[in-house]
Amino acid sequence: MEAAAAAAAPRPRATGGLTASTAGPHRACSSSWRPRQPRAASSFSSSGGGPADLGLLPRLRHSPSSAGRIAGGAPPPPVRARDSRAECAGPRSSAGHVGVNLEGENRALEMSSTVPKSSNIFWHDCPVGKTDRQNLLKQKGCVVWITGLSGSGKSTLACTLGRELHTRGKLAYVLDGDNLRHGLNKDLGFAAEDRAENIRRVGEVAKLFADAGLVCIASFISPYRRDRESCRALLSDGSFIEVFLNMSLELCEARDPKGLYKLARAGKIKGFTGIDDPYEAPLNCEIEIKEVDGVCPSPSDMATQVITYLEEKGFLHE
Ligand SMILES: Nc1ncnc2c1ncn2[C@@H]1O[C@H](COP(=O)(O)OS(=O)(=O)O)[C@@H](OP(=O)(O)O)[C@H]1O
Ligand SMILES: Nc1ncnc2c1ncn2[C@@H]1O[C@H](COP(=O)(O)OP(=O)(O)O)[C@@H](O)[C@H]1O
Repeated sequence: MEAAAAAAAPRPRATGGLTASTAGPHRACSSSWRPRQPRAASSFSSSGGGPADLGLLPRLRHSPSSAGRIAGGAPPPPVRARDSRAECAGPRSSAGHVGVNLEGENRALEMSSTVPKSSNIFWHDCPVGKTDRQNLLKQKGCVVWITGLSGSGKSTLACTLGRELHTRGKLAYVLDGDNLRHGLNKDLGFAAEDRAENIRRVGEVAKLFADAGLVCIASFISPYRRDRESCRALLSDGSFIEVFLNMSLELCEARDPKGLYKLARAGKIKGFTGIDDPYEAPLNCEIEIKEVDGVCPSPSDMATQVITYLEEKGFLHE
């Protein structure tokens, strides 16, 4: 196995007691309309409705050399869902970001290319809010974030889940890596900073879909933990559901439906995830799906596992 993929994937940990995010959603509008004064961007606080909520804080650049890269690992039970991420969240700063110092972020804000270029911008509230939309749809908006190696089954799970939700009368929308790279993200490649920007944009789009009341299914390799955590921090408590398709490199490479692993092995694609680019496995995902003895659960079984989680957490309520 290659160096980039050699270390066993760290197992999700339970460290107790912390909420998924303190960066709450932008406050929903009441259903009775009254004019509001627009708020200047500078008036937002870091505890809610602030730059972090609006996705304006950049992520710090990080080295992809950190630990936690994927390998197959010993065969545990095939599918495992966490009761609650609140039981296993990692340490957070006062700004609600995992392991990120707000002062450091602000410094990065001045330096990073993701600094907002516009000034004199205002947030406008609308009379119909997220709660109104959720009541209309009889469901709760959330983001199901599927991460894993190329060939691990992300798109398959996303489509199966989307179809199953549709059959049940629930509104869902799939954001898929390959598809978004044909449009919104067609200016991005696979260098670390391009992948980070890819995931940042997708996180913002997914947040909008969740705010619209949909079950947004995001299917991206999203190899860097920090980028996934930044997306998580955009969502309110519990509504970012990370699904880790923990399939071994061997299985993914054997599938190789697009022939990309073959090209990467031949040196014709550089920086391919799992071959010569890292994948940082989640430490605290809500749902982990694993293969057993080289066999992975069927797409239908995987989708059922996610649906069960969504039902238990009240996202599909009547
Ligand atoms: N270098 C390299 N590394 C990984 N993947 C590559 C690469 N080059 C092209 N592809 C194809 O791009 C798809 C992954 O796009 P994503 O947007 O999900 O990638 S990322 O999250 O920004 O890492 C991925 O799709 P999936 O196989 O569905 O994962 C590949 O088809
Ligand atoms: N649960 C599964 N069981 C068997 N084969 C699967 C399963 N999920 C996906 N596949 C197959 O594996 C290949 C890669 O799946 P895909 O969804 O395209 O992965 P990804 O989007 O992660 O690259 C496809 O040929 C697909 O049919």
